[in-house]
Amino acid sequence: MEKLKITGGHPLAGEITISGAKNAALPILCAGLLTADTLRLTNVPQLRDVKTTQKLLQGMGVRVMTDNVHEYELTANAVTNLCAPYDLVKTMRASILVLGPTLARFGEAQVSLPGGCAIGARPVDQHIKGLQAMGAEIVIEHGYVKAKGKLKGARIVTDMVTVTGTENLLMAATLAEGITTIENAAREPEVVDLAECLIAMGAKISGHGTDTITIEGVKSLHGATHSVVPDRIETGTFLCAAAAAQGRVVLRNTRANILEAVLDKLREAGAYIEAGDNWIALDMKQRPKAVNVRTLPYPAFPTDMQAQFMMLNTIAEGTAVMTETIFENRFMHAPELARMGADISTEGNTAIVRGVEKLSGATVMATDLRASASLVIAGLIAEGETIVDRIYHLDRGYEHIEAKLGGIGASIERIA
Ligand SMILES: CC(=O)N[C@H]1[C@@H](OP(=O)(O)OP(=O)(O)OC[C@H]2O[C@@H](n3ccc(=O)[nH]c3=O)[C@H](O)[C@@H]2O)O[C@H](CO)[C@@H](O)[C@@H]1O
Ligand SMILES: C=C(OP(=O)(O)O)C(=O)O
Repeated sequence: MEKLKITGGHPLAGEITISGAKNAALPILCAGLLTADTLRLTNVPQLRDVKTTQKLLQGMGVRVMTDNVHEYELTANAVTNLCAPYDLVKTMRASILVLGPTLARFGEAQVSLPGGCAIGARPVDQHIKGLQAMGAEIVIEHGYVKAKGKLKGARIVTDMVTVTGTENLLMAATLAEGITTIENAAREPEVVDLAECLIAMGAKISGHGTDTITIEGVKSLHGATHSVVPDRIETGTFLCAAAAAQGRVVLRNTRANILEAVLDKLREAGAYIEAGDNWIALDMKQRPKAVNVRTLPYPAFPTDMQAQFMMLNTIAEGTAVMTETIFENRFMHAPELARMGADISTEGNTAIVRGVEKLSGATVMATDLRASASLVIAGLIAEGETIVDRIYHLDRGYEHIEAKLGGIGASIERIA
């Protein structure tokens, strides 16, 4: 199993180009199922989850052409299989995103239930309830969601803000007969990016980016070209790395207006941040100050940045209170950070992080994607050598992380 070997203490300075967002690319690739024409995508990140989605779509009969760098062409004109099998869904929960578009276009779909993962139970009841409100007949049988029926527009109010839930219902509604409103909709930039791609494909959508999205169903969608929005979580991760190392970075191909809550917290921690149309620069000249964090749906502070900020707080001046309100088990990095010398106590969904002067390198185990990222950052600033084990989690969501960090001065290599 591959690991990352990191030697801490190297100054971090330089430029990194940010990739397209995993969480936008995945639903947008699934949107290719909504039309028989070709959907052309650029700025698609090279990630394990993208490859899994490619495999899933190809298994359904979608023709996928790619330059194996950042461009994809999807043509779903010969879909023969309306099923997302357990083998693929178990490696990537986002596979549930084929449910809405497949059902809407073909009147039938079967998707293995994703089940939970390390960070929480993660049910998909809201996806199912929303599709039922649109007239789908759904049964859960042998671990699969089996859905059929012709979809009709409906008023849907989700019980909580759900990102992939909103995306599944949004895609389904584009081909439903009549008008659908999704209330309590997710406002994440990735939902907006999906809506913009769907509009380019001929969908009639308004209100994306607010908590009420209105969709007027159309008979069919057509081909389009779309560039995936930059990854705000990758952006935030590298900003945290530079802040922790008291370094200076310029991140290209990214946008400040999709991660304002994160930038505000970095400023509060003492970082100097400047931004232009497609770049963000961070300069940190001092030991970070502890910052309290409470995770909430967008535009508030994202749960996908909680682990990286916990790492920052471990070496900050002062004590931080961190509250995770989205997932019930998202502090698994805390005991691993503690093995590197961090002082963290957790109770329920709250963590108290007392800043220490320094961390020391250790062998640590990644448990999920963002936990892995926090351990990598910890390794960059710790004294001595850190080995991060189980980095397959990292490869799900960070494109060439060791090359990108190596490019700004980190000593980091992949070992067997
Ligand atoms: C591929 C993708 O985009 N993943 C992101 C997406 O995950 P994902 O879309 O799975 O997360 P949700 O927004 O759906 O989850 C939010 C909360 O709602 C609960 N819930 C959700 C749906 C449902 O039917 N029932 C239910 O109870 C979840 O358990 C969780 O407590 O948003 C999360 C929250 O920003 C991010 O951490 C993930 O990176
Ligand atoms: C939790 C995440 O992803 P997923 O929903 O794909 O598990 C994440 O990107 O941090």
